[in-house]
Amino acid sequence: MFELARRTFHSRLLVGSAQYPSLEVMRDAIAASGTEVVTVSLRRQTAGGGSGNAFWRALNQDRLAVLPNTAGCHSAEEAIVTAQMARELFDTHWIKLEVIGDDSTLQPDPFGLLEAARELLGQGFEVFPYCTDDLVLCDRLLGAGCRILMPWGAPIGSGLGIDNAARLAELRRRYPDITLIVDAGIGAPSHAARAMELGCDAVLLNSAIARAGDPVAMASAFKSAVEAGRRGFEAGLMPTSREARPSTPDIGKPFWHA
Ligand SMILES: CC(=O)[C@@H](O)[C@H](O)COP(=O)(O)O
Repeated sequence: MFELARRTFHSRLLVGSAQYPSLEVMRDAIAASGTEVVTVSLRRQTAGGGSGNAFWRALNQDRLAVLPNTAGCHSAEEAIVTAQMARELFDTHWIKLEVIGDDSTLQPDPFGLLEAARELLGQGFEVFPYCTDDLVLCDRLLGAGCRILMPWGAPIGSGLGIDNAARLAELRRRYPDITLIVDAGIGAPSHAARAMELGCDAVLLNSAIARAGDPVAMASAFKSAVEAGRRGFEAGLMPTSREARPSTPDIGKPFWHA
């Protein structure tokens, strides 16, 4: 069981709803992933508009929690207005807060993010901030009242995986009680397993499933990887060392004499 913003879920995999080759593939991939939380961009997918009705039917909202996001926003003001509209349209106070600061890396703007987070927390939102792994920024976001951190593993859509394992581990060590979700940059199931082995509570990804050769099969692979990574973390990974240590220390001695 996994507690997220005072709600209980079984799956630790959160999935995006963009870039799928078709709505049918999106629906089947989301089902195969086992996810219970799907993030939706207000700016790309307004409820009831354009392909909206078919989109919402495909999403199966009875089973899924919708996490609206402010993808595409480049300032605190823009993100705040987008979040307010999302609250009206989707009837949820959850918001995945994205304020992009650099267009080539899609790196979040830490200053705009913090400003928007403060304002939205004051307005009663549950803020899921898409951030870098910068310790000072994360500390400020928590100080502002965030209870969830969503640091990237690598730039959005890059598929590079966990480029910052030491810093994610440090965030986990410093803040054992906050909800830590790796958001962005995951390219392969092994990357998701790695994030979970580091002690992250969950993983959010989109491109690696939507842009896979077979998104439905890939979604199922990610489901298994997240579960395996979590089980590995809970089992307690062995300490690592640069020095070899024989796995059979006393070769030649029968084990009952060891
Ligand atoms: C869908 C969404 O919210 C993305 O902005 C998110 O950050 C996932 O990134 P990837 O596409 O790299 O998985």
